[in-house]
Amino acid sequence: MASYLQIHDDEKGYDLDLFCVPRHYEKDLDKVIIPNGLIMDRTERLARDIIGDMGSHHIVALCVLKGGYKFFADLLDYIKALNQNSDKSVPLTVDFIRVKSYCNDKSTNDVKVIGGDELSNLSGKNVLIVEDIVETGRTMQTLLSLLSKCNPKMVKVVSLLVKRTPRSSGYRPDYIGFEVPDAFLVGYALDYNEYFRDLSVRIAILTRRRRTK
Ligand SMILES: O=P(O)(O)OC[C@H]1O[C@H](OP(=O)(O)OP(=O)(O)O)[C@H](O)[C@@H]1O
Ligand SMILES: Nc1nc2[nH]cnc2c(=O)[nH]1
Repeated sequence: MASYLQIHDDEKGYDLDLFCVPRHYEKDLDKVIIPNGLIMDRTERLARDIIGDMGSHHIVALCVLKGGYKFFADLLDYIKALNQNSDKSVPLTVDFIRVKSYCNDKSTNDVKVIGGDELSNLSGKNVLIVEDIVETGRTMQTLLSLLSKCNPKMVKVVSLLVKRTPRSSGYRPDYIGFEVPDAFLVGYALDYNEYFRDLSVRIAILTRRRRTK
């Protein structure tokens, strides 16, 4: 089973006043639960584990937009650093897919692919799907089922976050950064109705639901 860093349910987190939080979000947030440095350190190790396992063959890294873009960029930077600084290196190309199912802080149960590269390009390839968060698991299960129709050679999934929630279908990615409590998280490209993606590089718990559509 994938190892991960567990953020416990009673995690106190860090006071918002200790960080530079944009004024326009100060009243919407409760606390920072994963500071940027911890995200980066964990991401560096995920990159090493992924390259160790998927090794030597060409990897297509598939970014699940929009939420996955920040983690994708940082993970790929670490993979590129490994390629540059070790005897073994792996050719890496990138693809993008846009999948959407959340409105406010709830899954609509309707996972829609609303853009991105042709999945058929991934036929016969070693694919690494890069996702920001798995909650119910519905998004990833839908994507995996679509992808399987294109006959990729290998598919692995890395998610920065997996939520401990009774709403989970039981799906677990191959690589997990953090297991997090059942709260709605924003920042580091995770949004609430498109807001908070500009909340720089840390993950915080959203408390007040002011930002409805
Ligand atoms: O495991 P699940 O319950 O399916 O939830 C996970 C999905 O929810 C978010 O996407 P969202 O639909 O909010 O789109 P976004 O990436 O554009 O924010 C997130 O980026 C995952 O793709
Ligand atoms: N931003 C955000 N998107 C999600 N999609 C599923 N769970 C979450 C969450 O906690 N935060």
